Amino acid sequence: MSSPTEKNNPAPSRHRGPVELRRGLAKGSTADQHLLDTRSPGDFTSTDPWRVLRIQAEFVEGFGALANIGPAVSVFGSARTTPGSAFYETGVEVGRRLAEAGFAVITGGGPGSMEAANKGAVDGKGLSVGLGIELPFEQGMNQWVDLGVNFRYFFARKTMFVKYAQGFIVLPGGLGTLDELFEAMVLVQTHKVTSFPIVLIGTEFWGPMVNWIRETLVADGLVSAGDLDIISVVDSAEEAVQKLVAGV
Ligand SMILES: CC(C)=CCNc1ncnc2c1ncn2[C@@H]1O[C@H](COP(=O)(O)O)[C@@H](O)[C@H]1O
Repeated sequence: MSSPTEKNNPAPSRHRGPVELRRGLAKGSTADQHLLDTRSPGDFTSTDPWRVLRIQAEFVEGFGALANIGPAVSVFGSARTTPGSAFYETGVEVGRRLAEAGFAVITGGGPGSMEAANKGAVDGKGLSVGLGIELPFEQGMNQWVDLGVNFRYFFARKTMFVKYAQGFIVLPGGLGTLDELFEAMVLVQTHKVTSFPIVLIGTEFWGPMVNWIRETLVADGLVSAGDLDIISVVDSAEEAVQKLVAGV
């Protein structure tokens, strides 16, 4: 209940769009004043509402750039593999075989296995796509990306990997690769995406993780045994692309 004094003399209020501010919060300038006052500091670009617009712009630009790429496969894998290493060369073969099978190849646009898959896509005369991410240690898009889109936000970029791909191929990698793999698995597990193939290359590399999921997570009832069917593990680029094509 408001006191008689408050009724007669209500606390000053101010509207900022749908937000109403009272008492101490009502002080300050209007939105127009902020916008038009050239002397006000320019740090509004680091405010959350401004970020929302930037995030929105990332989705709009990503959707616009990728809408017409046709059938595509996202390839994930380590940023650290080097040319000549077995993992890198497998990445090149994956990209080439996907391109020859008619798929655009989408990667994170960075170095290592991403670069390898993009190179393979170019060798195979396919469309080579890179979804780059702005990082504190700037690397730039690898030289084999023909259609590149740069993102500030991992979550906007991750949406593109899923939205424009018919399946995923995952080469050995570190935290970034695991993050992308588990996100994909959860999206299939929770039926957020229509089931699509997720093929891991390297039984020696992925075997211990798969065993841990089976022997600990399934055994403890934390995931169901059927959830393991979401992924297939193979040992070569050829098998990976065959599995993927069979599964799409
Ligand atoms: C050498 C280095 C760390 C470069 C970072 N440059 C990057 N550029 C683009 N995507 C990246 C980068 N690092 C991680 N990622 C993302 O995370 C995955 C690789 O991370 P990781 O190396 O497995 O953990 C890639 O599939 C990619 O989508």
